[in-house]
Amino acid sequence: MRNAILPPIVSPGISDDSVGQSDTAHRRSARRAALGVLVRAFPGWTGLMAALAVLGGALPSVFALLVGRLVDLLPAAVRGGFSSADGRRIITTLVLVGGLLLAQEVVRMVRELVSNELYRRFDEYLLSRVMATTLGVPRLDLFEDPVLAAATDRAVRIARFGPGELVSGLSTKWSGQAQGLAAAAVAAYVWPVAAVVLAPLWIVLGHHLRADSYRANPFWVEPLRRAGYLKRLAMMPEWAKELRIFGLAEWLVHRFGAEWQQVMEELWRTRRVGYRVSGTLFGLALLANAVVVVLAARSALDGGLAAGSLAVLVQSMLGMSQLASQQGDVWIDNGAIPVPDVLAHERLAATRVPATVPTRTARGLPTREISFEAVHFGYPGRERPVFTDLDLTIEAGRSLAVVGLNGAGKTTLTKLLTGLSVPQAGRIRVDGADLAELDPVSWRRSVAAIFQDFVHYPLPARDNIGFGAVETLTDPDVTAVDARIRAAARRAGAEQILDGLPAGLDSYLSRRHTGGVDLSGGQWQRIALARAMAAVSAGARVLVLDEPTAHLDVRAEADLYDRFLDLTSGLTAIVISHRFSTVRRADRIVVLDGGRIVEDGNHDELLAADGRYAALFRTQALRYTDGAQHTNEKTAAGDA
Ligand SMILES: Nc1ncnc2c1ncn2[C@@H]1O[C@H](COP(=O)(O)OP(=O)(O)OP(=O)(O)O)[C@@H](O)[C@H]1O
Repeated sequence: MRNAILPPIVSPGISDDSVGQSDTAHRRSARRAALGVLVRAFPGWTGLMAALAVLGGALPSVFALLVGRLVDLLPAAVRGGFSSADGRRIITTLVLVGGLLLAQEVVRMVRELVSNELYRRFDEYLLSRVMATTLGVPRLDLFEDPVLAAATDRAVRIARFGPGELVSGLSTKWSGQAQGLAAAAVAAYVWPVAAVVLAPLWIVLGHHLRADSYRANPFWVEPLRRAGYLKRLAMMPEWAKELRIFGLAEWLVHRFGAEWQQVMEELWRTRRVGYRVSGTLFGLALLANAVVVVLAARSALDGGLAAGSLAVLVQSMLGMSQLASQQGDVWIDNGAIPVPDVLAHERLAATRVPATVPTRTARGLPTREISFEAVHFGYPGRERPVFTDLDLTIEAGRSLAVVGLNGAGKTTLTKLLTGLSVPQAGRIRVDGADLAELDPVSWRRSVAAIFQDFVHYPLPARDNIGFGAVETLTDPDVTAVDARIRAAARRAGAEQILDGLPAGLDSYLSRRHTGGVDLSGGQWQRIALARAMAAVSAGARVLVLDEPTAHLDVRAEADLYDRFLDLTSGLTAIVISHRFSTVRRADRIVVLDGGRIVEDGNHDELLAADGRYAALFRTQALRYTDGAQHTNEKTAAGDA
């Protein structure tokens, strides 16, 4: 029964014939594009697979011809015995039949080997292309620009369907088509009228069946997508807690059932419409086959057609039905449909490769300052810019805290500084050099950043920390690598976490691995800090900490304050935090509001100025004192 509170499920017009047609055109052009990519990337392998498919498809027709020959020779051989000339011909033909059966098996096996090999190669090739495109854009445009983000979403879909399916589909399809065409050729040779009547009928029927299956193919139907999402929701660990706490299990099962029922109804509705034409065509094809058989049999009885030719004709009629076969189509579509999206993604991504050629290395920078000069920046698709005219000079070797309400632009500021985003106007200079002219790789090495949404790599602890300076992980001196990682962990206060791991640095930080462990939010944050420290040990001179204490408990937070000077000493440190206990440690604090710096000074100066900073500080202090019944504002604000 349909749940009354469910909104009506709309399907995107799959019963509309025009949609079916444009879908067919879309698939056809996708197939062409995919085949083009396959042939350009693997001409030899594709050619070999095509040759084997054609050979495999043609052999049954040769078999039919040999059987026809046997039928023609048999009566005379029976009369003359096997030692007669006809008898010897029969033996030769039988040997040929045996050889043919063997050849058929060999061709089938080799074809499978070749198509499996090409499947894997093409899969790997195309997925690598998508990866290279996605990683090749040095900034975040691929995910932040709505047009590019949508194109990226569509392109990465290819990983779900497996582009290699195109290869399996083509191998099957080509072989079936070759079989049908070879059978038509043999039929045309034996009794031309049969080929002229039957082959076009099968081809037209095949065309209709394909169109029907496209219309009925529920792949793109919205309810199916929603049902798939609900299914994942029920099974993924990320959602397990909330589903149980809010008691959503029953709702989920019910909703899934309703969506699925909708999928099936749509499927049958489109099938009923489409199969009327195909059903008629199929009936016509059967009738035509029956008429051809009857006429051919009569001709054979009248002596117009040899018995062997009749046997060949009947077999080739069976073979011709392959012209209507749908085998391989679904695989071809699965592999081909995302290919145009991959190509479009590449074209779009190419427009985002920076126009300015970096002329200088950033190694050793900054020694004096990083300055934002009249910086204007807004996210694509967002009306209001985040910064309209931002001026800020960050002194090298000192710490700067950035304060502001949610959405003030603090994280955006760090993205601009790290080069992940680029200002639309104005400049960012590092020791006077335009950031756009600095080599991005060397600048990234100069900057260590831990963002709010830092990554929990489901990899060994060694990698989780070592990724801060990935080039050092390949050092053949494994003891030295581990010593560096432990030193970074010590600076970040993560050493105890490593000591508690079952396999030390080799322990996987993910429960999905056998023997792996998961960490608490605070422990993860320390590991992330250790990663930043690894980058610092490898030469990074700028440290960006976006909410470094957000997940830490009071003791861990206090511990981090004790380390703050050690963590930031000698570095240009930019700290973003809503916790004033962290912020007040910085040499300098700026308050961001409305896309500009509205206050600038150290903690005492800003309190004395009694402006926005002071108001925010007091609000937080008051909250702590009210809640914890503490009276001292200073203590409550985290001054340990
Ligand atoms: N990827 C994005 N695409 C579009 N808009 C974005 C994106 N990231 C941030 N914004 C918008 O830009 C503005 C600044 O966001 P930002 O994350 O820099 O603020 P913040 O000060 O770091 O906020 P918070 O304190 O909540 O972390 C906000 O209005 C936000 O909605």
